[in-house]
Amino acid sequence: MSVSLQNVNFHYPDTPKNQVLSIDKWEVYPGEKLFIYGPSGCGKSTLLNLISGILLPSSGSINVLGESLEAMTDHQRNRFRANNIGYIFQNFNLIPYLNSVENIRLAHYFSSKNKPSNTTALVKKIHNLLEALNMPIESWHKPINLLSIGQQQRVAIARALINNPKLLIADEPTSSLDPYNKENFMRLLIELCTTQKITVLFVSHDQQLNQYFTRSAALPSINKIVNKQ
Ligand SMILES: Nc1ncnc2c1ncn2[C@@H]1O[C@H](COP(=O)(O)OP(=O)(O)OP(=O)(O)O)[C@@H](O)[C@H]1O
Repeated sequence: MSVSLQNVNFHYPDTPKNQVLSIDKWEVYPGEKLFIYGPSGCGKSTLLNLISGILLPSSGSINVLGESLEAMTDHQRNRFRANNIGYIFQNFNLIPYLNSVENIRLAHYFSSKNKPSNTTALVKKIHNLLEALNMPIESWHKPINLLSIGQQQRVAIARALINNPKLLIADEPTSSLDPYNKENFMRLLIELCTTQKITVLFVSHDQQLNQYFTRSAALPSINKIVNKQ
């Protein structure tokens, strides 16, 4: 199983009365590409943050790629995430004054499974990824803040895939994209994840994106908490 949740309950520490998630059992199989949707405030980002170990459940257990997240120290969880999970954020979270290659190298640097790193091989791997994503060569060494949104999204995909993750998590990555860029982004992302057999958890409000996935799940249908927002 790629992801398995058992009796998971979650509330944010500062708001104990606002129970956000209560999930009895939920599983994602290796290689699945799962589309998760649901209304604003139903807990989609919270669920992704629990699965990536950024948050810990108030009770229950979360198992990712055969490892129990709650059995790890904070340090071990951070390492586990860097080594095994690729993350694409809504606004990409790239470092604006670094260029594409440098942004991707940084993600490589934070993964312990890559050391000692062979710089030539790494740069070649980054170039291969940027090429696979149809990133124009003249943009590779420009600071991120000089790239178009469409180019930034490609760098975000490359950064998420540089450590050969087994699991890719994407939280509303298409929300700022026009229809053309959205379609390109989805096509490239799904193509690369299929080739590399990466399990995908993808959250969006946009139900048209459902067509790219092997399964879809409405979060309210697996969560016992009825959100009042
Ligand atoms: N840091 C926080 N502290 C307290 N409550 C929070 C925090 N972050 C989110 N919440 C609450 O948790 C609930 C779920 O939020 P979450 O961001 O997971 O929803 P979402 O489905 O991703 O929403 P959206 O689609 O609008 O991004 C909401 O009631 C929200 O107000």
